[in-house]
Amino acid sequence: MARIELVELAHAYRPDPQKPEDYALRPMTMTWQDGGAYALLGPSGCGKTTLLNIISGLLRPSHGRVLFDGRDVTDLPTEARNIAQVFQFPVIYDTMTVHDNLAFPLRNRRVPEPEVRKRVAQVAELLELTPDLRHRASGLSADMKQKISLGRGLVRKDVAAILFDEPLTVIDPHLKWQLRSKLKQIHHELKLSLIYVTHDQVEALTFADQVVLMQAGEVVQAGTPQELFEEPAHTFVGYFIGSPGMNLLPCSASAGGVQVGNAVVPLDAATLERARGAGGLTLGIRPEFLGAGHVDGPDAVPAVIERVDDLGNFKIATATLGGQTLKAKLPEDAVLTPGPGYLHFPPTQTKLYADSRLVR
Ligand SMILES: Nc1ncnc2c1ncn2[C@@H]1O[C@H](COP(=O)(O)OP(=O)(O)OP(=O)(O)O)[C@@H](O)[C@H]1O
Repeated sequence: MARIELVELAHAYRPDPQKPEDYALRPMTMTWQDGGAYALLGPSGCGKTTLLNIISGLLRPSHGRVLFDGRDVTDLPTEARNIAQVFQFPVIYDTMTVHDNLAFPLRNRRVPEPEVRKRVAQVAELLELTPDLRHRASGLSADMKQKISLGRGLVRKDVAAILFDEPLTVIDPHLKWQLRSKLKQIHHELKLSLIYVTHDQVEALTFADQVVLMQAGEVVQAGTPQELFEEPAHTFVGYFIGSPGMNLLPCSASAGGVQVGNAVVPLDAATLERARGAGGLTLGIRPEFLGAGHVDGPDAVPAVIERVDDLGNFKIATATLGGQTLKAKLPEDAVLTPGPGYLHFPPTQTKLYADSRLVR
Protein backbone atom coordinates (compact mmCIF):
# COMPACT_ATOMS: atom_id res chain seq x y z
CA MET A 1 0.00 0.00 0.00
CA ALA A 2 1.20 3.52 -0.63
CA ARG A 3 0.86 7.13 0.42
CA ILE A 4 -0.65 9.07 -2.50
CA GLU A 5 0.19 12.74 -2.95
CA LEU A 6 -1.47 15.13 -5.37
CA VAL A 7 0.72 18.15 -5.95
CA GLU A 8 -0.87 21.25 -7.47
CA LEU A 9 -3.12 18.96 -9.41
CA ALA A 10 -5.75 20.37 -11.78
CA HIS A 11 -7.57 19.11 -14.82
CA ALA A 12 -9.41 20.72 -17.71
CA TYR A 13 -10.96 18.56 -20.44
CA ARG A 14 -10.91 21.54 -22.81
CA PRO A 15 -7.55 22.49 -24.31
CA ASP A 16 -7.57 26.23 -23.50
CA PRO A 17 -8.93 26.69 -19.96
CA GLN A 18 -9.34 30.36 -19.07
CA LYS A 19 -11.69 30.67 -16.10
CA PRO A 20 -11.99 28.49 -12.97
CA GLU A 21 -15.24 27.02 -14.38
CA ASP A 22 -13.29 25.60 -17.35
CA TYR A 23 -11.64 23.13 -14.97
CA ALA A 24 -13.26 19.81 -14.02
CA LEU A 25 -10.73 19.81 -11.16
CA ARG A 26 -9.51 23.08 -9.69
CA PRO A 27 -5.94 23.25 -8.30
CA MET A 28 -5.53 21.00 -5.26
CA THR A 29 -2.66 19.71 -3.14
CA MET A 30 -3.45 16.86 -0.80
CA THR A 31 -2.17 13.60 0.67
CA TRP A 32 -3.98 10.28 1.01
CA GLN A 33 -2.27 8.41 3.83
CA ASP A 34 -1.08 4.82 3.48
CA GLY A 35 -3.67 2.45 4.96
CA GLY A 36 -6.47 5.05 5.06
CA ALA A 37 -10.12 4.33 4.26
CA TYR A 38 -11.25 7.37 2.29
CA ALA A 39 -14.61 8.25 0.81
CA LEU A 40 -14.62 10.68 -2.08
CA LEU A 41 -18.06 12.24 -1.80
CA GLY A 42 -19.94 14.84 -3.78
CA PRO A 43 -22.88 15.47 -6.10
CA SER A 44 -22.99 14.34 -9.70
CA GLY A 45 -20.52 16.19 -11.91
CA CYS A 46 -18.31 17.56 -9.10
CA GLY A 47 -15.20 15.76 -10.42
CA LYS A 48 -14.99 12.53 -8.38
CA THR A 49 -14.50 10.21 -11.34
CA THR A 50 -12.02 12.63 -12.92
CA LEU A 51 -9.94 12.59 -9.72
CA LEU A 52 -10.17 8.79 -9.40
CA ASN A 53 -9.12 8.33 -13.04
CA ILE A 54 -6.12 10.60 -12.51
CA ILE A 55 -5.04 8.54 -9.47
CA SER A 56 -5.49 5.27 -11.35
CA GLY A 57 -3.69 6.56 -14.46
CA LEU A 58 -6.66 6.32 -16.83
CA LEU A 59 -6.43 10.09 -17.26
CA ARG A 60 -3.34 12.31 -17.42
CA PRO A 61 -3.87 15.58 -15.48
CA SER A 62 -3.44 18.79 -17.45
CA HIS A 63 -1.54 20.30 -14.47
CA GLY A 64 0.42 19.00 -11.48
CA ARG A 65 1.89 15.70 -10.33
CA VAL A 66 0.77 12.43 -8.75
CA LEU A 67 3.23 10.74 -6.36
CA PHE A 68 3.01 7.22 -4.89
CA ASP A 69 5.30 6.93 -1.84
CA GLY A 70 7.25 9.92 -3.14
CA ARG A 71 7.70 8.41 -6.65
CA ASP A 72 6.33 10.49 -9.52
CA VAL A 73 3.80 8.31 -11.40
CA THR A 74 2.09 11.10 -13.37
CA ASP A 75 3.26 9.71 -16.70
CA LEU A 76 2.82 6.03 -15.85
CA PRO A 77 -0.13 4.07 -17.29
CA THR A 78 -2.58 2.21 -15.02
CA GLU A 79 -0.79 -1.16 -15.44
CA ALA A 80 2.44 0.33 -14.10
CA ARG A 81 0.80 1.91 -11.04
CA ASN A 82 -0.22 -1.19 -9.18
CA ILE A 83 -3.78 -0.15 -8.54
CA ALA A 84 -6.82 -2.40 -8.08
CA GLN A 85 -10.18 -1.05 -9.20
CA VAL A 86 -13.78 -2.06 -8.56
CA PHE A 87 -16.38 -0.46 -10.80
CA GLN A 88 -20.15 0.01 -10.54
CA PHE A 89 -20.90 -3.16 -12.46
CA PRO A 90 -19.36 -6.61 -11.96
CA VAL A 91 -16.23 -7.34 -13.99
CA ILE A 92 -15.80 -11.10 -13.73
CA TYR A 93 -15.35 -14.16 -15.93
CA ASP A 94 -18.67 -16.03 -16.16
CA THR A 95 -17.11 -19.30 -17.30
CA MET A 96 -14.73 -19.52 -14.32
CA THR A 97 -15.56 -20.68 -10.81
CA VAL A 98 -15.79 -18.15 -8.01
CA HIS A 99 -12.41 -19.45 -6.73
CA ASP A 100 -10.70 -18.96 -10.09
CA ASN A 101 -12.19 -15.49 -10.50
CA LEU A 102 -10.74 -14.48 -7.13
CA ALA A 103 -7.42 -16.16 -7.95
CA PHE A 104 -7.13 -14.49 -11.36
CA PRO A 105 -5.39 -11.22 -10.35
CA LEU A 106 -2.85 -13.26 -8.33
CA ARG A 107 -2.18 -15.95 -10.97
CA ASN A 108 -1.83 -13.17 -13.52
CA ARG A 109 1.10 -11.88 -11.47
CA ARG A 110 2.56 -15.36 -11.02
CA VAL A 111 1.96 -15.51 -7.27
CA PRO A 112 2.89 -19.06 -6.08
CA GLU A 113 -0.16 -21.37 -5.98
CA PRO A 114 -0.07 -22.11 -2.21
CA GLU A 115 -0.12 -18.34 -1.57
CA VAL A 116 -3.00 -17.95 -4.07
CA ARG A 117 -5.07 -20.57 -2.24
CA LYS A 118 -4.37 -19.01 1.12
CA ARG A 119 -5.27 -15.49 0.06
CA VAL A 120 -8.40 -16.53 -1.88
CA ALA A 121 -9.60 -18.50 1.16
CA GLN A 122 -9.03 -15.47 3.40
CA VAL A 123 -10.86 -13.00 1.15
CA ALA A 124 -13.69 -15.49 0.47
CA GLU A 125 -14.14 -15.97 4.20
CA LEU A 126 -14.27 -12.22 4.83
CA LEU A 127 -16.87 -11.73 2.09
CA GLU A 128 -18.81 -14.88 3.06
CA LEU A 129 -18.16 -16.43 -0.35
CA THR A 130 -16.63 -19.67 0.96
CA PRO A 131 -19.69 -21.89 0.28
CA ASP A 132 -19.73 -20.71 -3.36
CA LEU A 133 -16.05 -21.07 -4.22
CA ARG A 134 -16.62 -24.14 -6.41
CA HIS A 135 -19.64 -22.71 -8.27
CA ARG A 136 -19.40 -21.28 -11.73
CA ALA A 137 -19.94 -17.49 -11.71
CA SER A 138 -22.43 -17.59 -14.62
CA GLY A 139 -25.38 -18.81 -12.53
CA LEU A 140 -24.97 -16.31 -9.70
CA SER A 141 -27.09 -13.24 -8.90
CA ALA A 142 -25.92 -9.68 -9.67
CA ASP A 143 -25.23 -9.15 -5.94
CA MET A 144 -23.01 -12.22 -5.78
CA LYS A 145 -21.15 -11.22 -8.92
CA GLN A 146 -20.42 -7.78 -7.47
CA LYS A 147 -19.20 -9.44 -4.27
CA ILE A 148 -16.75 -11.40 -6.43
CA SER A 149 -15.66 -8.13 -8.09
CA LEU A 150 -15.02 -6.69 -4.62
CA GLY A 151 -13.05 -9.83 -3.76
CA ARG A 152 -10.94 -9.51 -6.90
CA GLY A 153 -10.15 -5.94 -5.88
CA LEU A 154 -9.18 -6.98 -2.36
CA VAL A 155 -7.19 -10.12 -3.11
CA ARG A 156 -3.79 -8.62 -4.00
CA LYS A 157 -1.53 -7.60 -1.15
CA ASP A 158 0.94 -5.66 -3.25
CA VAL A 159 -1.32 -2.90 -4.60
CA ALA A 160 -0.71 0.79 -3.89
CA ALA A 161 -4.43 1.35 -3.33
CA ILE A 162 -7.84 -0.06 -4.14
CA LEU A 163 -10.21 2.32 -5.88
CA PHE A 164 -13.95 1.76 -5.69
CA ASP A 165 -16.23 3.69 -8.06
CA GLU A 166 -19.76 3.47 -6.58
CA PRO A 167 -19.34 -0.31 -6.14
CA LEU A 168 -22.64 -0.92 -4.34
CA THR A 169 -24.92 0.67 -6.98
CA VAL A 170 -26.22 -2.70 -8.23
CA ILE A 171 -26.44 -4.26 -4.78
CA ASP A 172 -29.79 -4.95 -3.17
CA PRO A 173 -30.49 -2.28 -0.48
CA HIS A 174 -30.66 -4.90 2.29
CA LEU A 175 -27.22 -6.20 1.40
CA LYS A 176 -25.67 -2.74 0.99
CA TRP A 177 -25.48 -2.02 4.67
CA GLN A 178 -23.98 -5.43 5.37
CA LEU A 179 -21.34 -5.08 2.63
CA ARG A 180 -20.34 -1.59 3.74
CA SER A 181 -19.73 -2.82 7.25
CA LYS A 182 -17.82 -5.80 5.81
CA LEU A 183 -15.60 -3.48 3.76
CA LYS A 184 -14.85 -1.48 6.89
CA GLN A 185 -13.97 -4.65 8.78
CA ILE A 186 -11.81 -5.87 5.87
CA HIS A 187 -10.03 -2.53 5.83
CA HIS A 188 -9.11 -2.92 9.49
CA GLU A 189 -8.04 -6.56 9.11
CA LEU A 190 -6.04 -6.26 5.89
CA LYS A 191 -4.74 -2.68 6.41
CA LEU A 192 -5.55 -1.64 2.84
CA SER A 193 -5.52 1.87 1.34
CA LEU A 194 -9.03 2.37 0.03
CA ILE A 195 -10.60 5.23 -1.91
CA TYR A 196 -14.32 4.85 -2.28
CA VAL A 197 -16.25 7.15 -4.62
CA THR A 198 -19.88 7.81 -3.83
CA HIS A 199 -22.54 10.51 -4.04
CA ASP A 200 -24.35 9.00 -1.04
CA GLN A 201 -23.47 10.62 2.29
CA VAL A 202 -24.69 7.63 4.33
CA GLU A 203 -22.43 5.31 2.34
CA ALA A 204 -19.47 7.66 2.83
CA LEU A 205 -20.02 8.29 6.52
CA THR A 206 -20.46 4.62 7.45
CA PHE A 207 -17.55 3.36 5.39
CA ALA A 208 -14.77 5.89 5.70
CA ASP A 209 -12.33 7.05 8.37
CA GLN A 210 -11.75 10.15 6.27
CA VAL A 211 -14.29 11.82 4.01
CA VAL A 212 -13.16 14.07 1.16
CA LEU A 213 -16.10 16.23 0.09
CA MET A 214 -16.02 17.81 -3.35
CA GLN A 215 -18.09 20.51 -4.99
CA ALA A 216 -17.65 22.02 -8.47
CA GLY A 217 -14.16 20.57 -8.97
CA GLU A 218 -12.88 21.58 -5.53
CA VAL A 219 -12.22 19.69 -2.31
CA VAL A 220 -14.21 21.77 0.19
CA GLN A 221 -13.27 19.70 3.26
CA ALA A 222 -11.37 16.53 4.12
CA GLY A 223 -11.80 15.11 7.62
CA THR A 224 -13.44 12.51 9.81
CA PRO A 225 -17.20 12.08 9.52
CA GLN A 226 -17.47 13.73 12.95
CA GLU A 227 -15.40 16.76 11.85
CA LEU A 228 -17.58 17.24 8.77
CA PHE A 229 -20.67 17.05 10.92
CA GLU A 230 -19.57 19.17 13.87
CA GLU A 231 -17.24 21.65 12.20
CA PRO A 232 -18.30 22.17 8.57
CA ALA A 233 -15.52 24.22 6.96
CA HIS A 234 -17.79 25.43 4.16
CA THR A 235 -21.52 26.11 3.89
CA PHE A 236 -21.71 23.37 1.22
CA VAL A 237 -20.49 20.80 3.80
CA GLY A 238 -23.22 21.97 6.17
CA TYR A 239 -25.84 21.70 3.45
CA PHE A 240 -24.71 18.39 1.89
CA ILE A 241 -23.95 16.39 5.06
CA GLY A 242 -26.84 15.75 7.44
CA SER A 243 -30.55 15.31 7.05
CA PRO A 244 -32.01 17.88 7.17
CA GLY A 245 -28.87 19.87 6.32
CA MET A 246 -27.50 22.77 8.32
CA ASN A 247 -29.67 25.88 8.77
CA LEU A 248 -27.87 28.60 6.77
CA LEU A 249 -29.06 32.18 7.29
CA PRO A 250 -27.70 35.26 5.52
CA CYS A 251 -26.84 37.78 8.23
CA SER A 252 -24.85 40.91 9.06
CA ALA A 253 -22.59 41.80 11.99
CA SER A 254 -24.29 43.55 14.89
CA ALA A 255 -23.47 44.49 18.48
CA GLY A 256 -23.07 41.24 20.46
CA GLY A 257 -24.05 38.99 17.60
CA VAL A 258 -25.34 38.83 14.05
CA GLN A 259 -28.51 40.32 12.70
CA VAL A 260 -30.93 37.95 10.94
CA GLY A 261 -33.78 40.10 9.64
CA ASN A 262 -34.97 42.01 12.70
CA ALA A 263 -33.55 39.45 15.18
CA VAL A 264 -30.09 39.36 16.76
CA VAL A 265 -28.47 35.96 17.35
CA PRO A 266 -25.76 36.16 20.04
CA LEU A 267 -22.25 35.21 18.94
CA ASP A 268 -18.94 35.36 20.79
CA ALA A 269 -16.86 38.52 20.44
CA ALA A 270 -13.74 36.69 19.15
CA THR A 271 -15.62 35.22 16.14
CA LEU A 272 -17.20 38.60 15.37
CA GLU A 273 -13.77 40.21 15.55
CA ARG A 274 -12.29 37.65 13.11
CA ALA A 275 -15.16 38.33 10.69
CA ARG A 276 -14.74 42.10 10.89
CA GLY A 277 -14.84 43.62 7.40
CA ALA A 278 -15.66 40.27 5.74
CA GLY A 279 -18.49 40.13 3.22
CA GLY A 280 -21.16 37.54 2.56
CA LEU A 281 -21.84 36.52 6.17
CA THR A 282 -23.93 33.41 6.84
CA LEU A 283 -24.95 32.01 10.19
CA GLY A 284 -24.95 28.19 10.33
CA ILE A 285 -26.40 25.81 12.89
CA ARG A 286 -27.28 22.15 12.50
CA PRO A 287 -30.90 21.14 13.28
CA GLU A 288 -29.44 18.65 15.80
CA PHE A 289 -27.85 21.50 17.79
CA LEU A 290 -30.59 24.13 17.50
CA GLY A 291 -32.89 24.11 20.52
CA ALA A 292 -36.57 25.09 20.36
CA GLY A 293 -38.92 25.68 23.27
CA HIS A 294 -40.96 28.12 25.29
CA VAL A 295 -38.32 29.08 27.85
CA ASP A 296 -36.03 32.10 27.52
CA GLY A 297 -32.27 31.85 28.22
CA PRO A 298 -28.88 33.47 27.49
CA ASP A 299 -28.58 31.70 24.11
CA ALA A 300 -32.28 32.13 23.22
CA VAL A 301 -33.85 34.32 20.54
CA PRO A 302 -37.62 34.90 20.26
CA ALA A 303 -39.04 33.11 17.18
CA VAL A 304 -42.30 31.73 15.87
CA ILE A 305 -42.74 27.96 15.97
CA GLU A 306 -44.67 27.25 12.77
CA ARG A 307 -45.15 23.49 13.10
CA VAL A 308 -43.92 20.40 14.89
CA ASP A 309 -43.72 17.07 13.03
CA ASP A 310 -43.47 13.88 15.04
CA LEU A 311 -41.27 11.47 13.07
CA GLY A 312 -41.41 8.57 15.51
CA ASN A 313 -38.12 8.61 17.39
CA PHE A 314 -37.56 12.37 17.00
CA LYS A 315 -39.45 15.57 16.22
CA ILE A 316 -38.73 18.26 13.66
CA ALA A 317 -39.74 21.81 14.58
CA THR A 318 -40.05 24.36 11.79
CA ALA A 319 -39.65 27.94 12.99
CA THR A 320 -39.28 31.42 11.54
CA LEU A 321 -36.76 33.94 12.76
CA GLY A 322 -36.23 37.35 11.14
CA GLY A 323 -38.25 36.22 8.12
CA GLN A 324 -36.21 33.03 7.58
CA THR A 325 -37.12 29.40 8.13
CA LEU A 326 -35.12 27.06 10.38
CA LYS A 327 -35.43 23.40 11.38
CA ALA A 328 -34.65 21.98 14.81
CA LYS A 329 -34.32 18.23 15.43
CA LEU A 330 -35.70 17.51 18.90
CA PRO A 331 -36.01 14.43 21.12
CA GLU A 332 -39.25 12.49 20.76
CA ASP A 333 -40.41 13.61 24.22
CA ALA A 334 -39.86 17.34 23.53
CA VAL A 335 -42.89 19.44 24.48
CA LEU A 336 -43.47 22.20 21.95
CA THR A 337 -46.55 23.82 20.49
CA PRO A 338 -46.87 26.10 17.45
CA GLY A 339 -46.92 29.81 18.25
CA PRO A 340 -44.50 32.21 19.97
CA GLY A 341 -41.39 30.50 21.35
CA TYR A 342 -37.61 30.60 21.47
CA LEU A 343 -34.79 29.16 19.44
CA HIS A 344 -31.62 28.32 21.37
CA PHE A 345 -28.21 28.75 19.71
CA PRO A 346 -25.54 26.92 21.78
CA PRO A 347 -22.37 29.07 21.34
CA THR A 348 -19.93 26.26 20.39
CA GLN A 349 -22.23 24.86 17.69
CA THR A 350 -23.29 28.19 16.20
CA LYS A 351 -21.00 28.88 13.23
CA LEU A 352 -20.29 31.95 11.19
CA TYR A 353 -19.28 31.78 7.51
CA ALA A 354 -17.78 34.56 5.41
CA ASP A 355 -18.03 34.01 1.65
CA SER A 356 -19.07 30.40 2.42
CA ARG A 357 -15.88 29.64 4.46
CA LEU A 358 -15.97 29.02 8.21
CA VAL A 359 -14.70 31.93 10.30
CA ARG A 360 -12.29 30.28 12.77
N1 LIG B 1 -14.42 13.02 -21.09
C1 LIG B 1 -14.90 14.21 -20.73
N2 LIG B 1 -14.86 15.25 -21.58
C2 LIG B 1 -15.34 16.48 -21.24
N3 LIG B 1 -15.88 16.76 -20.04
C3 LIG B 1 -15.95 15.77 -19.14
C4 LIG B 1 -15.47 14.44 -19.44
N4 LIG B 1 -15.68 13.66 -18.33
C5 LIG B 1 -16.24 14.46 -17.41
N5 LIG B 1 -16.41 15.71 -17.88
C6 LIG B 1 -16.98 16.87 -17.13
O1 LIG B 1 -16.15 17.08 -15.99
C7 LIG B 1 -16.94 17.40 -14.85
C8 LIG B 1 -16.66 16.37 -13.74
O2 LIG B 1 -17.16 15.09 -14.16
P1 LIG B 1 -16.93 13.76 -13.31
O3 LIG B 1 -17.48 12.61 -14.11
O4 LIG B 1 -15.53 13.69 -12.85
O5 LIG B 1 -17.89 14.03 -12.05
P2 LIG B 1 -18.47 12.99 -10.99
O6 LIG B 1 -18.45 13.72 -9.70
O7 LIG B 1 -17.72 11.72 -11.05
O8 LIG B 1 -19.95 12.80 -11.49
P3 LIG B 1 -20.86 11.45 -11.50
O9 LIG B 1 -21.13 11.12 -10.06
O10 LIG B 1 -22.08 11.89 -12.24
O11 LIG B 1 -20.07 10.41 -12.22
C9 LIG B 1 -18.39 17.41 -15.32
O12 LIG B 1 -18.73 18.74 -15.62
C10 LIG B 1 -18.37 16.57 -16.58
O13 LIG B 1 -19.37 16.99 -17.49
